Amino acid sequence: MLYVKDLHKSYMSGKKTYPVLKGISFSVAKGEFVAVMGPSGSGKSTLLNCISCYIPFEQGTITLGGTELRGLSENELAKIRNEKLGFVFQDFMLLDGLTVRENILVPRIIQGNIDTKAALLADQLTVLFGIDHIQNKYPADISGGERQRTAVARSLVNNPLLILADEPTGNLDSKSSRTVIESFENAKKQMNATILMVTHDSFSASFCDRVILLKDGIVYRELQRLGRRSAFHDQLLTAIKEMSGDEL
Ligand SMILES: Nc1ncnc2c1ncn2[C@@H]1O[C@H](COP(=O)(O)OP(=O)(O)OP(=O)(O)O)[C@@H](O)[C@H]1O
Repeated sequence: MLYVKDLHKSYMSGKKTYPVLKGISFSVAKGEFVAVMGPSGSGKSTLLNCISCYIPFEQGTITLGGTELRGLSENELAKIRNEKLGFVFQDFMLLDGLTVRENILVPRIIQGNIDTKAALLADQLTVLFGIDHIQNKYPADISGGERQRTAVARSLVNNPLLILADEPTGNLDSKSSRTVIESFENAKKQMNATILMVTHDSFSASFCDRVILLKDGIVYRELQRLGRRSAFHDQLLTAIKEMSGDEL
């Protein structure tokens, strides 16, 4: 569903070029929940921004649902962002003047496409994520976990091919983090949603099917969850420790 092949991305500072992504390749299958982890500066956000069509890259290919992103016009990229991708950010990015239900429907409002089907899906999403009782409240009057679950519902209301989540639990306590990660799990199980999540939190990552470890702009290792979450968490902690140890 998502194929990233030999991706290279550098930033310029004055006349100097700083390579950040140095040939990243991986894929994400339909219905997979995948985390990207790695030390600060390893290129996680840069990778997500390339897949989001927000920044250009010099070399390699990104193919989303059969469409290669390289070479598309700004209009075509904007269409992909609006119709094929769903976004969840660390700081929720909800509109304060809209209710929970209205926030969930924002992508449809942007498309000018609010029909009974969209309204029904919004209702189903509020039930699925346990926020139906607060759907008429405003973001200021609900908890952080409820805000992020609203954002997860919003990311799904267009039935996107892929949800990109950048540190979705970064501003939450562990209890709220768990409810947000469980909402991704529910989206995967109930709607066959495909999720790529950048996180620093190994506990959140342990709920995923697979974790991609980035280091210095390359894929250091990929770990597949085969059994219990707690065992996968231990496996992740060991791999992260080994990755840090390699630096010494
Ligand atoms: N717009 C930019 N211009 C120049 N350099 C940048 C830009 N954005 C990021 N960088 C640099 O690229 C490197 C990778 O940054 P990136 O934000 O992708 O890392 P990250 O793994 O997401 O880090 P963190 O975990 O701290 O968020 C860093 O050294 C950063 O300073």
